Amino acid sequence: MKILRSSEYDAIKAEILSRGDLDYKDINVTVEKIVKNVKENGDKAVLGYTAKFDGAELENMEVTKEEIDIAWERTPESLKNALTEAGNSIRTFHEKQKRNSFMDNSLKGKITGQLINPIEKVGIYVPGGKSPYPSTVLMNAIPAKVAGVKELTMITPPGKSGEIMDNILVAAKIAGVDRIFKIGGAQGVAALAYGTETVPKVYKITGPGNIYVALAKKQVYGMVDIDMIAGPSEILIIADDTANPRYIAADLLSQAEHDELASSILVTPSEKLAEAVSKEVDVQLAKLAKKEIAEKSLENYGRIIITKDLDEAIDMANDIATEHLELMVAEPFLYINSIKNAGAIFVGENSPEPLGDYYAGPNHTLPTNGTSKFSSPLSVDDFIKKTSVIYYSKEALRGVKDTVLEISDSEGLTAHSNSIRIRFEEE
Ligand SMILES: NC(=O)c1ccc[n+]([C@@H]2O[C@H](COP(=O)([O-])OP(=O)(O)OC[C@H]3O[C@@H](n4cnc5c(N)ncnc54)[C@H](O)[C@@H]3O)[C@@H](O)[C@H]2O)c1
Ligand SMILES: N[C@H](CO)Cc1c[nH]c[nH+]1
Ligand SMILES: [Zn+2]
Repeated sequence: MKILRSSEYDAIKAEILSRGDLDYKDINVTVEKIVKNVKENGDKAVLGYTAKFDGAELENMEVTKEEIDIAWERTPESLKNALTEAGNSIRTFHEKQKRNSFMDNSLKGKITGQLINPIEKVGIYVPGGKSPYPSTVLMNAIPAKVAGVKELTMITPPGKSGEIMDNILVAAKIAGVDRIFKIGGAQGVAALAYGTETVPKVYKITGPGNIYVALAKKQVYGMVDIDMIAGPSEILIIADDTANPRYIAADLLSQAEHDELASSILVTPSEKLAEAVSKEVDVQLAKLAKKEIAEKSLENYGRIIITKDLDEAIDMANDIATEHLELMVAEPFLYINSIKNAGAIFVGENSPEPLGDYYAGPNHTLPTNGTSKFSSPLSVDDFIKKTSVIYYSKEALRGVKDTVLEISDSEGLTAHSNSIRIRFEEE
């Protein structure tokens, strides 16, 4: 891995943040055509694209109960148990995020309140191209069900034979997904946004995907809501000379193996650690199944930055605003409040990032590309909506009428003023 000094920080940051430029003109045009075709021609268009991009000639897009049962039977007990246990841990965490409706009647004759309702129909996208991600099924479907979503539709692209991987179907069953369709890419997103003869229209689409999926979500936003545009994975590790270079190398590689565009950064004031991690990365890289992807990713966006001290490392981390941040320093809890921008913080040497990807409980769908400066992990909040409630008695209205009229008159909106005045005309 390249070892750099903090004086080179600005250039490094520019490189890393340029990964987020969604200025893929040609792909945008392709996606626009796909979305329009699905909107106009429904199932016929979706089936055509599924044959073209996924190589699957489908007769039936919906996964049947029988297919789910077969997947369940074929899956080893150990994996079913692991997914169930992870699902319970994710559910327990997300249960704590639930919000309550409230009614405030503390002022005489006045009630103001907020009702919380689940979004009724939600679609989740589960990537199916490069790798199957059963963990992503759990991370999207469980908070939706905790929020109370009634119709939870999942889409995921099929393999050439028209099948969905068993582990995806098993995770969907564990998480309580209601319907599953074998469609993906921009055509899948468009089908969820507009509805087709077979695929039900939803009100919100969540879940990660490749550039076709991301641009399609951007295009249908407004027609439906979306969660976020989740870019390639990122990890940034802040470490001092007490940290174990083998652990750091392993954790950097855990995100590098996701994508050639993933970014893996170590910031440390320790030159000795920097050298040791760089060597260790080469040793561990050679043994990986996805060696080529990880190697390319580290070449592109893998960096070790030597800082003056830990404070400078923390300033850089806040400025980069990474998806995953690991604190591998002596007394890591002393520093968590200094971290202002990060999707998730992994504290200490025994809390590696993959623990959060699969099991710990917090969601693994996190803001990327510096967006943790203003946005948050996927949560139960993404699957609810709020409605305000206002009640005033006649006496309470009389008490505020002049104040309201002062404002409505100043806006020159006479119908607004009239709607208040009319209630006191006969007095
Ligand atoms: N942030 C997260 O939480 C998280 C979790 C899991 C996966 N991911 C990311 O999601 C992404 C998944 O991407 P993927 O490609 O493996 O799966 P995918 O399901 O997102 O994309 C596959 C689909 O892309 C479409 N497609 C491919 N080539 C096309 C072309 N030339 N024209 C039109 N459409 C085309 C096809 O419809 C295909 O079905 C990866 O980048 C992965 O890192 C992120
Ligand atoms: N680390 C990914 C999000 O950046 C999520 C994931 C799923 N499976 C493994 N990892
Ligand atoms: Zn991961």
